[in-house]
Amino acid sequence: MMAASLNTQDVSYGPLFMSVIQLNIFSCPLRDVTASAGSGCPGAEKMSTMCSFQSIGLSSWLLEQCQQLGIHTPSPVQEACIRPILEGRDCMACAKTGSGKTAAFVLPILQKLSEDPYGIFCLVLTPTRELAYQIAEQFRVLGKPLGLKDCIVVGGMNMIAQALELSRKPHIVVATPGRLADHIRSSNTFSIKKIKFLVLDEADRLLEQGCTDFTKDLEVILSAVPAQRQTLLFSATLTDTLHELKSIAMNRPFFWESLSEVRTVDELDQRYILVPEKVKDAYLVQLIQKFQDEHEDWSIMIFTNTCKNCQILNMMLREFNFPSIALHSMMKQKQRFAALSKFKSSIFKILIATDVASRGLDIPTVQVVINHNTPGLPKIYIHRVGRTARAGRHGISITLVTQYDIHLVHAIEEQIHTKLKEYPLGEKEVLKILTQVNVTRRECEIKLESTEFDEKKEINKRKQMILEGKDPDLEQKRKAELEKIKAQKRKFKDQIQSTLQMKKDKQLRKKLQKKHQRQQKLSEKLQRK
Ligand SMILES: Nc1ncnc2c1ncn2[C@@H]1O[C@H](COP(=O)(O)OP(=O)(O)OP(=O)(O)O)[C@@H](O)[C@H]1O
Repeated sequence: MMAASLNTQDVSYGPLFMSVIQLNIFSCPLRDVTASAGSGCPGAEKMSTMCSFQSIGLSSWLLEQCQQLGIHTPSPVQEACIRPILEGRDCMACAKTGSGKTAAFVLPILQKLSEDPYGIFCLVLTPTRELAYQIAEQFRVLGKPLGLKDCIVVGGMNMIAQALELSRKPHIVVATPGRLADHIRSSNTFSIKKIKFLVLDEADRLLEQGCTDFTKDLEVILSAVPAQRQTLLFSATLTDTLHELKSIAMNRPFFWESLSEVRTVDELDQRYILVPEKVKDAYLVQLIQKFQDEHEDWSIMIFTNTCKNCQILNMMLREFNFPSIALHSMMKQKQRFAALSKFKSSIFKILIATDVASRGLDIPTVQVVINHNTPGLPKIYIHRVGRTARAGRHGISITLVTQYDIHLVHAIEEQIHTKLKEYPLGEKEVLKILTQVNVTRRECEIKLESTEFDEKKEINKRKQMILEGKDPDLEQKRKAELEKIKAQKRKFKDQIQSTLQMKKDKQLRKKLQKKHQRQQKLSEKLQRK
């Protein structure tokens, strides 16, 4: 039974809708298109359907490109969205992880580009740098016959080189919002005034006001793109957004979401292990040992909550001679790319990452996802476990759940409409290595402290700002000022509310007084009679 008492309202999409409305994402009137759902068969997210790419309007040169990549039949999201996009419609699509959303927008954009090639034709925004490179690669591979020119604009990389590339009018620009907004603010050597397509991949992440808030940067970008364009929004976790937008939008865009109630793929075996907090690392080591003993060619992704934890776990696993590598936002960008590419090419079989790697990354060799911490939000869980069991492959996810996380698991189960099953792992084996694991972890923590990891975090932040042409002190001031303004706004709002309340109370009192007077008069009359 799912916990009825759980309040899934925690997963609030409120600010996201505000962003959509405030930023006017769909700049031109949303087309009057009826919402569509799935491919007709419930739960259909698998790669094979009866439909062909030809029948949905793709040119033969693109079919050949798909064939070369082993893509023979459209997945449901591709089947549903490619034609409307080719017809010039705006599109919002919500389909499960690993279901081919990238090709669902790359293919029709390439076809349109081939009919009228110019630069800059399309702008794709995505929340992480690694994902930007992955998307650009898909454009490059599928668009090879066009001699496609693309440009990747992400933070942590050389800004001047990017500016030069942008000025050469690439056909496709794939960017993270922060860095692109910086270019727009600081340079007039390129223009996105004539783009035909604006794509927001992982759209809910881009629009939500989370720890990395893209709203300000999106405002800058959206004011630089033309009103006449096609806007495409994709994510595996748009469902709730879709429902609300359907009721909010006056002229509805083309919506698509799968009919499947379960929000994770069938091929994913979802497990949990209930562990006491203090024994968590020993369970992790034992789990990895088990997978390593049983499967030679498996890759494992481990997700954890902080950069520091990521670093410590990596050091610890290496002490146990596991082939692991870390990926988190405190690493230099070049190290991040190197770590990912070594993991992709199986030089390292284990990737320990923060949520910087939880969305979009497509690494077919990943068979196991381990959640070292239980994700606080169901949608984070959906994206993390979606790194395995992609494109019809099988995979397993194991979430380590402590006594404090049980309510989070219930919230996840309620959202994904499926129950996690317990994963059996011999407790005896775990107890045997417990002391050794805990001592090793402590040693790693001490080692890390001596490298002044926390101080580096602060320095890295400042360095990053300088690289992005920002003044760290000024930024700090700006942040403080923003906070002040927000606080003032809150105060102002409170004042208005209490004034309104006072007015209401006054009116109510007056009403009651009048009523009382009327009643008195009436009783006096009656007495006189
Ligand atoms: N029609 C298809 N048939 C077979 N494989 C496909 C098809 N379309 C895409 N793929 C492959 O499926 C894999 C997953 O695709 P993609 O990365 O686009 O998934 P996604 O839906 O964007 O997932 P996520 O939500 O995690 O970002 C890729 O390796 C891609 O090459």
